[in-house]
Amino acid sequence: MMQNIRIAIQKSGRLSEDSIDLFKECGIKLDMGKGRLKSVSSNFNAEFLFLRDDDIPGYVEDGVADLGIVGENVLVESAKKVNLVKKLGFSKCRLSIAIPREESFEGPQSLQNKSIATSYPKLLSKYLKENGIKANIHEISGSVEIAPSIGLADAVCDIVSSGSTLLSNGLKEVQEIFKSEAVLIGNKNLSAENKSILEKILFRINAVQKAQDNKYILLNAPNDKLPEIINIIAGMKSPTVMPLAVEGWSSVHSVLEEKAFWEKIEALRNAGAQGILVIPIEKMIL
Ligand SMILES: Nc1ncnc2c1ncn2[C@@H]1O[C@H](COP(=O)(O)OP(=O)(O)OP(=O)(O)O)[C@@H](O)[C@H]1O
Ligand SMILES: O=P(O)(O)OC[C@H]1O[C@H](OP(=O)(O)OP(=O)(O)O)[C@H](O)[C@@H]1O
Ligand SMILES: [Mg+2]
Repeated sequence: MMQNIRIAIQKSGRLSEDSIDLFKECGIKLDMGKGRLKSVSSNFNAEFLFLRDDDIPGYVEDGVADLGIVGENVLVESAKKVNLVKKLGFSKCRLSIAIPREESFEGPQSLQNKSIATSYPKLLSKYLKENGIKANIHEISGSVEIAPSIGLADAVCDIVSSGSTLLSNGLKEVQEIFKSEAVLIGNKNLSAENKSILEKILFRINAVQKAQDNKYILLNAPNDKLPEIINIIAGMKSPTVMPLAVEGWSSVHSVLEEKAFWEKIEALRNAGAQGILVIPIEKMIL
């Protein structure tokens, strides 16, 4: 019998839902019963551990878990020796320095001899060192944004996404020091068996991510406009072209990358395409 690969994901927080959804989209079932901290998949050689995110890099380094999902910020701050297997594209955020709204900032030197509250002392001291700044780092584990208003620190260094937490605490973002997203990490000494399970997982993640980055497109075009239209939407190999029941017209099917989407739609309309349908793709295997 094949062993199960052990995958650590965040129990509850900003990474949890997207981590669970990712495995579900990969067709890997995981039951998350209330209060359960471990779950064995019923259709894949995997066992899930639900943990605090800060503990995940350490567990993966020690081999208690084979794989894990964490924010890059937590991974780098932890300084644990694990492999960064794949960036996952969700939980995107940045680690930034923020100061009280009414104060001015003239670059890193404005932080000289100031006290800065953060949960990320390693990332912050690296930034300060690179900029030749001496500051007093005040480490706290949460609710960092409150620090200046209660006189605990002059500035903060914390996670920012929409910026609304800073805004509601009278702070402004003045310097981004690190960009982060969720990453899949792996133990450095995976067994051959676990390596082959990881390959299967990566194959599925790639198919899911590719599908999310692309759309299926169908359109009608007059035959004399086909060369121009085909040129705009090359697709995976080349578009499928089928005659319509009405003389002189064809139906063109292809795959479009999400990031160039609207430009291509405009170009297609200008080239004479009509009845354009755009459909999400569930999985995409190249
Ligand atoms: N506002 C946000 N938007 C997007 N991603 C975020 C945001 N806040 C945090 N993250 C990312 O999600 C990760 C987990 O954030 P969360 O706030 O759930 O952590 P936590 O409170 O430390 O959780 P835990 O209880 O597991 O220790 C962060 O390390 C960061 O990578
Ligand atoms: O820029 P924003 O969109 O406001 O997001 C930033 C906030 O999100 C995170 O906290 P979270 O809400 O996850 O709560 P936590 O402090 O309990 O982890 C982070 O620690 C910031 O406080
Ligand atoms: Mg945490």
